Amino acid sequence: MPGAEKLGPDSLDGLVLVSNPAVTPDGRYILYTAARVSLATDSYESSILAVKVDSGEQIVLQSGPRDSCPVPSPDGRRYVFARKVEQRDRRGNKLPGIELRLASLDAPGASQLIARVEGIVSLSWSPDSRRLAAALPMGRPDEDVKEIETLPVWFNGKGFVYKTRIEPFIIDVDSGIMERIELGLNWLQVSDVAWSPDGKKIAISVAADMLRPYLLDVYVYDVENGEAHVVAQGLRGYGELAWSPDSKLLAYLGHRGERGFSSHQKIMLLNPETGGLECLTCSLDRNAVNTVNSDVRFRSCLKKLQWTIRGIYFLVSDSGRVILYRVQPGMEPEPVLDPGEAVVDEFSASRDGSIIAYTLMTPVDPKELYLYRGMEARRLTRHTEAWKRRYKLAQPRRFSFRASDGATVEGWVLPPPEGVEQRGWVLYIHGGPKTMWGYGFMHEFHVLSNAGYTVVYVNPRGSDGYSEDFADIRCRYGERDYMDLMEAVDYVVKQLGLPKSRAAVMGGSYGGFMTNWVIGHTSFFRAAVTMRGISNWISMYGTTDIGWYFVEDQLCCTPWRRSDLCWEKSPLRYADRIETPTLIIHSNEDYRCWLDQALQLYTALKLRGVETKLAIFPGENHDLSRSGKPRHRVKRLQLILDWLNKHIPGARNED
Ligand SMILES: CC(=O)N[C@@H](C)C(=O)N[C@@H](C)C(=O)O
Repeated sequence: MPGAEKLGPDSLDGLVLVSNPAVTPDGRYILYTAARVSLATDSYESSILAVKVDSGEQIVLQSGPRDSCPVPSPDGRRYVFARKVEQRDRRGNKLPGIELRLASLDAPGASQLIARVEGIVSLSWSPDSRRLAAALPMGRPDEDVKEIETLPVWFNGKGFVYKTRIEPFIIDVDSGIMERIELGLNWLQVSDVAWSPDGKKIAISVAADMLRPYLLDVYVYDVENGEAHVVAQGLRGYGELAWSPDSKLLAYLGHRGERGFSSHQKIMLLNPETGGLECLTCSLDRNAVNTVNSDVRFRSCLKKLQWTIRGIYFLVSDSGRVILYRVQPGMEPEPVLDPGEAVVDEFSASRDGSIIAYTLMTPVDPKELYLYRGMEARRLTRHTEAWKRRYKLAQPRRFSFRASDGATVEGWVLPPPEGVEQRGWVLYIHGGPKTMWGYGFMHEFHVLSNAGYTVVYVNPRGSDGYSEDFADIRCRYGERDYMDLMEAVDYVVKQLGLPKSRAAVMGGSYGGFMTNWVIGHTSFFRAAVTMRGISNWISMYGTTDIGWYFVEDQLCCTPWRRSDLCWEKSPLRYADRIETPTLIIHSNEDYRCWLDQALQLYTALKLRGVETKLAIFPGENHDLSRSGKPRHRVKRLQLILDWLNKHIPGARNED
């Protein structure tokens, strides 16, 4: 019977993650990646497929199992893609390895090696389809003792990066010959490269100040004479670039740091001749990127903004939804594709903007590929249909309430599916804090709901999807954000009737920080699960890969300047008040929130006699719940259910 199976932790097996829709510039084909989660091989088996836009015919271009990220050439005849390969140094240490390969759309399967690289940060074809501009990480750590004289030292998922410079190159795709673009910088981390439509220039955004790597400069490199000059300095944000169709102007995705790391990403118009900079999306007061949380994504290498003859396309996070927008210089931004209660997760537009390929998800539909043409949206793939038919998925309900300071706060409730008795409920706090819950698919939520737990997820102050002011909780962590969450708890108990003695709290990263904070400030919850969390801002400083400046920017302190503030805002400071049984889940290669964050909390709880358990996942990083080894993901979910079931036992009675 369809929908009869319980969606348990191992339901991850066989789920297909559709990603990276890339339309050929002529609009004839849409290339994409399909990655099947396999518990048997404990991997994501990824292949590259294409759909012919006119006939809908599906073609397997590369059958994998480790191929992804197709980037079609401007002439629409070829594409490059990434093949993950295993590399080891002489001591047997694992090294990141990617083969950049070239293939023809007419010859499925055949491909030619262009280069072996350690990663690909950005690629941009030359308009004649013969060369690529590329930003590539160069330089490996010492094999034995690490002798470090630079910053940053490490990065989540990559390991040691202290010798890594991300440099710009031009690659001849037929011969594989790579030529470095010289910018004359000693230290550099390129974030994006963009080849101009007239073929004459390559725009490069680059961090050049090792001690302030969040500052980006934009260079324009003259392909003919090999000279580069700076056209903008000291910008911030993602730093993605797109040329106007006439090759005169640049669109820049980022900001000027108006609210530090709480600033919205904006589309800025940059005139490389005059250095003039104009914000095209400030009137929106929304983040011009997709920040919705989901655990069914596979890596993507699409540009976040694209300039076609119809304007500059980009995604906007808005109240849990993600909408495709467009803006033209001198005009107001306008929504092009508003999916309603859904998320346009990634997109790619043909050269004339008449065809848009995108992936779409909803809270009950994992991602599939769609086509938007002539004001009509059409679904092109059904990779997840058979998987979905096996299970019963409940539909979440949105709610909003007026917080005690008058602001409107939004949240959702995902009950158990029909026929499953409610055992209790979970307040699930997202990370960031500048991300949002909303209409993204969360496999983990359905696992909880199928086990009888209603999932309550709220966007408190600090979240994305609203105004820049709403997202800005700098120097005030644990204040208004905490109040919003606890007021939401009050609302769901009083207005939605959730049983007050059957609640648990959980969250990851900033959500782990907030879980730790919550249990240090209230004993309302029967159980807590804190994951990849933060317990001590003093030891977070200088260890996290998101930069020492993150703590200073968000908490307004360093260990030697206002350390009292760092400590006041550290959950560990309140460990003597914690009574809630707490499961701590952490990865031993989490370079974002180091293992010490978990260990310090675990030790404190153990010494104080609070029931606790620490689960350390070997070989995993900060992204365990989203892209960890499938068997580890299943184990993690099982540990969470076991903890909840132990502390919220039996059927509901009181309340
Ligand atoms: C900016 C950032 O990465 N902050 C982390 C502490 C965090 O909360 N990350 C979130 C996005 C997560 O879920 O891992």
